Amino acid sequence: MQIGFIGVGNMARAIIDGLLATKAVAGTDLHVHSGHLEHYQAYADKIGAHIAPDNATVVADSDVVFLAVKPQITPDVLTEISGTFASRPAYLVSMVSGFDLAALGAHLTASQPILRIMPNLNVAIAAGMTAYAPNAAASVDDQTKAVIGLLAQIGGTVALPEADFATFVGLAGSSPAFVYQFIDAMASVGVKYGLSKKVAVQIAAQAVAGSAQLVLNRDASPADLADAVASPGGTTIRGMLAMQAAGFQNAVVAGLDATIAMDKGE
Ligand SMILES: NC(=O)C1=CN([C@@H]2O[C@H](COP(=O)(O)OP(=O)(O)OC[C@H]3O[C@@H](n4cnc5c(N)ncnc54)[C@H](OP(=O)(O)O)[C@@H]3O)[C@@H](O)[C@H]2O)C=CC1
Ligand SMILES: O=C(O)[C@@H]1CCC=N1
Repeated sequence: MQIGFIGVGNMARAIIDGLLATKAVAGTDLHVHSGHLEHYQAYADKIGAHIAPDNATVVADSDVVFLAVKPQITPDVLTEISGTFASRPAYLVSMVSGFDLAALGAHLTASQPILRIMPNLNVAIAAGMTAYAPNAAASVDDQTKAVIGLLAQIGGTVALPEADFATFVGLAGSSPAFVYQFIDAMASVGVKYGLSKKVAVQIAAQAVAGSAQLVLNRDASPADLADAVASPGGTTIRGMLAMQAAGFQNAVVAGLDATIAMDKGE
């Protein structure tokens, strides 16, 4: 399968890195084009991808095309590639946030298969979480199974109605940044008490990674696991109550609410 990427920024590279690391694809199967050659030439050369002279050539040379550009320029890019899509059977996968199947399809023919996805950055190490929704043409297309199979190699996947994509952005698309912020805040406290930043980040990140893994591995709720950590009269419950008093839950809810509202265009 020849795979194209229009836009070779943070998210495209995370998907490519994950697919290459799991050997799901070879670099020579990739066809890429992005905004400025000087921003992605070294990366494309390193992975052995074909650099296409323009976005339409990516479509012409690929069986599956990932659209990985910012929402603001998506209409222009779709206009640029719509003619090539109309003339050959390439499959479109869009990760553009806030851009639904109807908005994507408005630029393409009715028979164009489109899979809307919302991945997160952790696909780079095959630990991502990706939501997907096919349009009518894609739901009867064998390529859909193949593409979902590729995505499953770089993390968890979930079929979601488009109406739930904004919620997913809060919980998974954007949330790695929230977790990094949390890890950085924890590490700052390590520095406050004399650890080097590097050691503090390592300790905090491993604690967060292990805690998430335990939630996934055990048939117990996060609240039950917190109870298992918090000894009566101990250090943990004192810290948990102080965090709650300082507005921990309110901060998390406000952050996700703001993310979800923006993705909904509110
Ligand atoms: N980052 C994330 O964690 C996630 C991002 N997304 C979505 O993925 C999409 C890409 O985001 P992200 O990778 O973070 O953004 P980046 O800014 O890192 O990447 C966007 C890429 O698009 C390129 N580009 C600009 N103009 C054109 C053009 N006319 N034709 C082709 N490529 C062009 C840019 O090139 P140059 O810089 O050289 O101009 C850049 O490489 C967005 O729609 C975002 O909502 C979804 C889930 C998670
Ligand atoms: O910040 C953004 O707009 C994108 C969407 C999900 C993650 N990054």
